[in-house]
Amino acid sequence: MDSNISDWRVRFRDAEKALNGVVLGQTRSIRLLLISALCRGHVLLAGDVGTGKTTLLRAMARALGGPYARVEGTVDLLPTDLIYAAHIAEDGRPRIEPGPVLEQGEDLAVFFFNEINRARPQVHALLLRLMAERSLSAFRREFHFPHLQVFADRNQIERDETFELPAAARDRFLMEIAVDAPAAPEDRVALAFEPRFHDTTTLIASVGQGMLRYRGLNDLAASIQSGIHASPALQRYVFDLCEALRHPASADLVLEGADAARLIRGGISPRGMQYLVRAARAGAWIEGRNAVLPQDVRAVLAPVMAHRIFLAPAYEPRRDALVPALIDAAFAKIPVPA
Ligand SMILES: Nc1ncnc2c1ncn2[C@@H]1O[C@H](COP(=O)(O)OP(=O)(O)OP(=O)(O)O)[C@@H](O)[C@H]1O
Repeated sequence: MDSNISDWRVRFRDAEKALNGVVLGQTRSIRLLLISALCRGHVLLAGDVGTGKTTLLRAMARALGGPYARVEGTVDLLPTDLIYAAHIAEDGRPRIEPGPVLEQGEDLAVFFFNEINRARPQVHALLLRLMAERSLSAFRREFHFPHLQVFADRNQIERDETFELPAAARDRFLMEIAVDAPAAPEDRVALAFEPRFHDTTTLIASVGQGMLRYRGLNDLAASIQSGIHASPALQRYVFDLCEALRHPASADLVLEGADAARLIRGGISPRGMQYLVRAARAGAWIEGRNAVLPQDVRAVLAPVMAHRIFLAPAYEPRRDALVPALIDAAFAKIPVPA
């Protein structure tokens, strides 16, 4: 790793402190977002309404710096709305302007998709290509977005007129992070009574613009992935955990109210395992270590893997309880290497 690596770590720690100063009670989500930036991965935040998801993503986009575009998911949004907008100009002639994905040019650093589950599958398909390839075809040419991170949010309350993301699109997200209201009563009281939490734009202005220098992150990510060591015992631990999630009955996992042999339909793809290892390495780096420990894997396993586990149809309605129970059972069963 290059000599600037300790400067980078200071920058990440400062950003973490700044983000925790403006978004209360979300320490874990903030750490996970920073890990996602270090992995160059896309993130979906899911949770109740008004828990600070938009505030957190806007604050993170500010810390990253760089061009930022945002779109609101609605049922009538078309894929082409992301690419261009047509209107009649003052001279009465039709004009085509670039849409949100293109208006900032190829330096686009953050594309924020608000309420992604309100958009239709055709829009999800376009987003899937953008996430997977960081490129787009429009106006008879290819656009490339080497620094792009997609942030999306979804509220879990609304079910009417919403469209579940297809499995392939969900698999492209490095993490799906659950954001609940802050647990500590003092944080909830502060959010209600301190006026600074009522105005998001002013609130996030205290996060230094560009403190994470988005243009340097691809190189930093590559050095972390090649420089952070994973011992053979750790590799075995990751493999055994993933196998237990794929084949819970073979790993002798016992789950209350579910037949372990029939629970799983699919998921835990090789891409999922790659993402798990990337995230664990990034977490170890933030902690100042040069080797991955089991705790680094455990800290990211649920946000990286839970949305990639597909249950048999009979169990899908209970996934909110069953998937965490499955992950806990795997943690309890698979021996942690010394
Ligand atoms: N944990 C938090 N820290 C700081 N501000 C918060 C927090 N939770 C909520 N707020 C404040 O509450 C308001 C609503 O937050 P925000 O819009 O970020 O929620 P949301 O989860 O994106 O909501 P929705 O799902 O409806 O889009 C904002 O003014 C925001 O500053």
